Amino acid sequence: MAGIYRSTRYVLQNAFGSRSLPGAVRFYSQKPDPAPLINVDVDSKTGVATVTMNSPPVNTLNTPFLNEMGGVIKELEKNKTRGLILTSSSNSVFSAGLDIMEMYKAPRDQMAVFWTTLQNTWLSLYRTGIPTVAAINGHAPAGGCLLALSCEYRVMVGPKFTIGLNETQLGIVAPPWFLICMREAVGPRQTELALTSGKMFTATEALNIGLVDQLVSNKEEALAEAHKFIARFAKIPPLARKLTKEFTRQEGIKYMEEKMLDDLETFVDVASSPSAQKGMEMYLEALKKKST
Ligand SMILES: CCCCC/C=C\C/C=C\CC/C=C/CC(=O)SCCNC(=O)CCNC(=O)[C@H](O)C(C)(C)COP(=O)(O)OP(=O)(O)OC[C@H]1O[C@@H](n2cnc3c(N)ncnc32)[C@H](O)[C@@H]1OP(=O)(O)O
Repeated sequence: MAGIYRSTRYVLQNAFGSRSLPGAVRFYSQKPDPAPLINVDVDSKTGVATVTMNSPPVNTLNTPFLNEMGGVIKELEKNKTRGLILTSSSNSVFSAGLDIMEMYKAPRDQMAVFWTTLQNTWLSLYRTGIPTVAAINGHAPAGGCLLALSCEYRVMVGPKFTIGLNETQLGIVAPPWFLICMREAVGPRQTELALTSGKMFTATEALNIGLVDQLVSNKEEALAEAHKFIARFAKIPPLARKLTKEFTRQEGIKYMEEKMLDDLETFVDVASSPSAQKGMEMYLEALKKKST
C-alpha cells in the first residue's frame, strides 16, 4: 500500500517538483484530437456560453475530455463570459461518469494523471465565478451527477432520465468531495440515504429532494430556463457574486486544496486493488452484454 502512495507521489513530484499540484491543462502530453470533445457556443447578445459535451457514445470522463473541459473553463473565464450552460449532444445521456477504461488494467501513474486531471477540472468548474447551470438532457450517473452538482443550478429533462451517485451499487465509494456536492444540494439526511444505497433518482424524485431545481420536457426548454437563471445575475456585481459563491462552497474547495494528494493516494490504492479491478471487469462485461 505504501508503495503505491510512494510511486504516485513520485510520478507527480518528479514531474512537478513540489506538493503543489498542477493545473488541469498541464498534464496534456499527447497531441490533441483535432475533433473537439466539447463544443462551445457563445451567444453574442448575452455573452452566455453553451458548453456541449460531445464525446459519443456516452460522454465518459477520461483524461483528454477532462483536460479539454479544464481548458474551456479557463478560456471562458479569461473572456469574462457571462454564464456557462453545461449540456450534452446526446439525446439520452448527459454523462456516464468516469471512464472505467482509465482505471481498468491501467498503470498506477496513468491512474494518477487521470485522477489529478479530474480533481483539477472539477475544482475549476465548482469554484468558477461564472454563473453555471447544468441542462441535464439525459442520464447522469456517478461522475455525470457530480458534473451537474458542481454547477449552481440544475434543470433536468423529465421524466425518463435518471441521476444519482450510484457508486455503492458498483461496490465502490464516492469520494468525500462527491459527497460534499450532494450534501450541499440535498442536505445530510438525503445524502446518507442516497449514497449508502447508491440510488439513481428519476427526474421527478430528484426534483422532490432538491437534487435538481427544475423539470422541463425537452432540451430547448432546459436551455431556455438555464438562460433565465443566468439572467438573474445581470445586475449583481460579479466580484460580490464570485466571493459569495466561494464562501458558500468553502468546504469543497478547502477539501480539495488541502487533501488533494491524500485523495489521489486513496483513489490509486482503491482502484488498483484486485477486488476493484475484478469489479470493473465484471461491470464492463455487463455493460457490453447489455449493448449487444
Ligand atoms: C464499476 C467499478 C468501478 C471501480 C472503480 C474502482 C475504484 C475507484 C474508486 C473511486 C472512484 C469512485 C468514483 C466513481 C465515479 C464514476 O463515475 S464510476 C462510473 C460509473 N458510471 C456508471 O455506472 C454508468 C455506466 N453506464 C451506463 O449505465 C449506461 O452506459 C448509460 C449511461 C445509462 C447509457 O446507456 P446506453 O444504453 O445509452 O449506452 P450503453 O450502456 O450501451 O453504453 C455505450 C458504450 O459505452 C460504454 N460505457 C458506458 N459507460 C461507461 C463508463 N462509465 N466507462 C467506460 N465505458 C462506458 C459501454 O460499455 C458501451 O460500450 P460498447 O459496448 O463498446 O459500445
